[in-house]
Amino acid sequence: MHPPLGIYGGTFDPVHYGHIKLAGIFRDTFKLQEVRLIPTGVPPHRPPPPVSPQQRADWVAEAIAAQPGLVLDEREVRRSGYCYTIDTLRELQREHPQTLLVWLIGGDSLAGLPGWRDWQQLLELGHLVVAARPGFDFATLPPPVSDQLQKRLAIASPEALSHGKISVLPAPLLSVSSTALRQRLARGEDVSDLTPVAASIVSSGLYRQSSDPV
Ligand SMILES: Nc1ncnc2c1ncn2[C@@H]1O[C@H](COP(=O)(O)OP(=O)(O)OP(=O)(O)O)[C@@H](O)[C@H]1O
Ligand SMILES: O=C(O)c1ccc[n+]([C@@H]2O[C@H](COP(=O)([O-])O)[C@@H](O)[C@H]2O)c1
Repeated sequence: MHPPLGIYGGTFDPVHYGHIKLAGIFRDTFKLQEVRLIPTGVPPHRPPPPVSPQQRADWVAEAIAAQPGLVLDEREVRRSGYCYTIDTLRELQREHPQTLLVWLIGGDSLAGLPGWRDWQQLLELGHLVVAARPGFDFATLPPPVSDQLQKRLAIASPEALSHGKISVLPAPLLSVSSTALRQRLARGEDVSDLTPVAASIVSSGLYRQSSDPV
């Protein structure tokens, strides 16, 4: 087997320190040589962000430029139609047949997993790592998800990585969200404490008007 490959998909609308810190903790906890950040193109589960996939990906590239082992993967940016994680993981599996895929999501995403395409099959395609996002309570997981979590739970360590398992990252994470970032940008406030690419975002002029429901 080759070294395991870390996969971290997100809308990144836009990327923030919570994403970068989480990706680094993920890399270090599981001693991953490479973590691919995969910005979604057209998300199946939320309205398409007004900011283009390429622009969101460019900011991710800038944000991780100095971070060892974090790599941008633009496959979903180039995909036409909805971007389903099962397609992405299957594609990566075909490209790296000897490699265990270790994929990362936040606790809020885990709660919505039954709404994902082929979610039960997805759990078989690699080792899932869940980030205990601040404010998220695992006791609120819907029963089909908590059943899977109990059945598949493994400790968060490189030695425990295995197909079909799920680990929870215990590390403290940042409570920042893209929603909070967009809201502050719409109010014209400084966001340099929330994202490493504040200057690029502000100079683009994007997010000046809120697209979030009030
Ligand atoms: N601060 C954070 N701590 C832990 N996980 C996070 C954090 N921010 C985002 N995530 C997780 O990273 C993935 C991608 O997040 P996403 O790009 O949607 O950012 P977001 O901040 O949740 O955005 P939004 O506020 O627009 O929903 C999701 O699985 C999400 O749960
Ligand atoms: O495949 C699906 O059906 C699916 C449904 C919801 C979310 N996802 C993926 O989950 C990741 C996190 O989504 P989000 O909205 O929290 O940024 C991102 O890579 C999405 O493409 C995937």
